[in-house]
This record gives sequence, structure tokens and C-alpha cells, in this order.
Amino acid sequence: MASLSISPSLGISGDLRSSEEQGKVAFIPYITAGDPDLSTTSKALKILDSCGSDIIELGMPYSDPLADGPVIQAAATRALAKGTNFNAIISMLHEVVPQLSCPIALFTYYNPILKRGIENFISTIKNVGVHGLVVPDVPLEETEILRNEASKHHMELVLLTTPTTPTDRMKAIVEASEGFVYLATNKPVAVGFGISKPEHVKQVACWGADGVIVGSAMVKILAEAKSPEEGLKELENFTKLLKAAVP
Ligand SMILES: O=P(O)(O)OC[C@@H](O)[C@@H](O)c1c[nH]c2ccccc12
Repeated sequence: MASLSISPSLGISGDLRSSEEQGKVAFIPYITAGDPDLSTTSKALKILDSCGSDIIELGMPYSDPLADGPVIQAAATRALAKGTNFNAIISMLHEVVPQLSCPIALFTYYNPILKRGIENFISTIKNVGVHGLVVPDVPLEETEILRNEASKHHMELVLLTTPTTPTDRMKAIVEASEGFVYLATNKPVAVGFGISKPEHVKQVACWGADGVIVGSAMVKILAEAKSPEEGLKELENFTKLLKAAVP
């Protein structure tokens, strides 16, 4: 199966646009940093990359992960219990990002960003090669400062819409979002939530999505494996299976 010509230098939107131009659908896995531990996360990132992922979403564990589903919430709780913190994630990324060919989008919440200072947070993640930032709990009205700082550092800020978002608000979110939009627009649309099988990947691609996001199913594999090694092996097989279902 042909893969996308992707370069980390294109960034999140560049990657999705290049997939779109090639008539391909981007494959976007999500994993939580530090579950079961950061060394496994580092290996998992390399596996996801080498299996043809087009963008990888990396979740920073947070104590009040209100936008995440139960599987990812539980992963965050375990990762925090293991002592996973911002600095350790940054050191891990510093080492692994240069070895990856696809861009990384970091998922976090607004509070950890505010705690470090918006500018400091964004320049730190930019320095280790992160391309995009997803902050699901920032109300649209408050995204401006975050967006200004992000654009100063050429960091793409990804916003979210849901099926219950009113149309006007959805339009405003689409206007303000960079990189891609979670679910409406001439910007690339990446569809996620509940995708765990090759059939789902095919279905979403048939609907015309530009990207397919798979989160909980990936997180579950690493969480339920008998050992980190087995988890990584299963993650590799699963990623190849899903990636092969992308038309
Ligand atoms: O887990 P699922 O059903 O595969 O869906 C992806 C989703 O979890 C992932 O994109 C995600 C992780 N954290 C989030 C926070 C908000 C919105 C989306 C997310």
C-alpha cells in the first residue's frame, strides 16, 4: 500500500493537505504519555511512526481530564500515579522526536499551560519538535492569547467541534482552528471517537474525512497487555491492520 509523502517540516495542516491532494486519508493514532511508562511511550511513538501514521497525537496525563473518554482517563490516572510529569515528557520527546518522520500533536488541558505560562509552555514544546497543540477545554472566546503565542512559535492550535455545537459557533471554531478541525469546513477534517476496527476506518474514509483518529483502542492495547513488550508488539500489529484499511 502506498503511503503518504509526509515530512515533519510540513506540520499538521501541511500533512493533511498533502494527504488530501494525494486523495488519501491520514491515519492519526493517539496514545497517552507515561502509560505504562515513558520508555514504552517512546518505543510506541517509533512503532506508530514506522507503521505509517501521518500524525501522532500524544496525550499529556492530567488529573481532571474532562474531555477524555473513560479509557483515556484511566490511562492518565495510571500515568500520573507512575510519576509522569511535564519535564519527563519533554526529555522523552527531546530524544525521540528527531527519530520520527511524522509530526506530533500534543494533547493537554488549559491549566497545565497556564501553570507554566503560555509562552514558556509553547516555546518548550516547540523546542523539542512538537508541531501542534490540542487544548480541548479552552472556550473559543479565550483562545486568542493562546493562538497568538502559538502562531509566534509556528505551533498549530487544533480546536474541537462536536455534533451538538451550534452551527454559528461551529463556524467560528472552524475559522479559529489551525491544523485540522475535529469534525465541518474547507480545512481538513479529522474524524475520531469510537474508531477501533478496520471497517470503521473504511467507513469514515468513505464519508470523505481527511483523517481518521484512533485513540482508546490504542491506549487499551498498551494498558491491557501482559507486559510492555507484548503491548508494543500488539500495537504494531493493530496499527498495521488499521493503516491497511485506509483507502
Ligand atoms: O478514543 P477514541 O474513541 O478513539 O477517540 C479519539 C479521542 O479519544 C482522541 O482524539 C482524544 C484524546 N483526548 C481527547 C480530548 C478531546 C477530544 C478528543 C480526544
